Amino acid sequence: MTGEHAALALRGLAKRFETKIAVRGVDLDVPAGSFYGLLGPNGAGKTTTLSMAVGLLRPDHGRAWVLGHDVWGSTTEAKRLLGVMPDGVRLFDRLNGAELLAYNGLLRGMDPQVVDQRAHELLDVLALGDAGNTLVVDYSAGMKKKIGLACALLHGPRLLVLDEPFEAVDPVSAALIRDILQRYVAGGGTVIFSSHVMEVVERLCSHVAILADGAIKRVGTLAEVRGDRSLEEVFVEVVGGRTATGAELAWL
Ligand SMILES: Nc1ncnc2c1ncn2[C@@H]1O[C@H](COP(=O)(O)OP(=O)(O)OP(=O)(O)O)[C@@H](O)[C@H]1O
Repeated sequence: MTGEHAALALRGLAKRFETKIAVRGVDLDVPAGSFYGLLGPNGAGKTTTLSMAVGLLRPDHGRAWVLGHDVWGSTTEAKRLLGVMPDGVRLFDRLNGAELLAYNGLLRGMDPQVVDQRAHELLDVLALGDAGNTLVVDYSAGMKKKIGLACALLHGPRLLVLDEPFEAVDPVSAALIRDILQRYVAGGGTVIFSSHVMEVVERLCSHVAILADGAIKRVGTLAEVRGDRSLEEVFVEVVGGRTATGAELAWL
């Protein structure tokens, strides 16, 4: 076993899409109990990396372990410990929220009574209870994020992997999601999430990795990565500063 002490361990993960190298050999250890932010600009390879880490996308090279369980070898055990909220909506969206949670619970072989009780609690806490019979396809973008988080939490995972959980979420819902995740980590869970939003990462995270052009450029605790600067300054330096100023658009 590798990464025995890490909630998530990645070694040499790599992926190419035809001529485009999306991820070029990512190593990462996400300590158990950490709140980990994976920062990177558009197209850096965050979604590709997280998809390979959780078993949604087969890497060309490299391996991933969830609490010591090989994601591609001991798949069932790894997936039992793992809650995933993928980017975009890969939900069965012709169901209402309660039906979607019930379906997820049954797919995981959970006791229907437990699923029913947890689904009610999750829908209430995430302020989705009032959506009643509204189909998930008709949810707003923020509501879709919240039902995605509920699906990820339903089976009580030890590690949550969330792709852009705060994207398109209003400030009230964002605060709610932050509270839930903070409680989850305080209770012994581990979270890794991707984001472009420095403030969220700075406020929440104990650890940060900055990914650019498919490779990890900086990694460590928030204090180590930030030093005596703001995270944004470090990010801009790592990713490459602005080259255009906007002044080029003279016709505007
Ligand atoms: N299925 C695919 N086919 C071809 N190219 C892809 C595919 N998925 C991703 N890519 C390319 O791989 C690179 C990394 O994409 P990825 O979605 O992982 O980045 P990201 O950091 O999540 O970006 P964003 O913040 O914009 O969501 C991009 O150049 C993207 O165009």
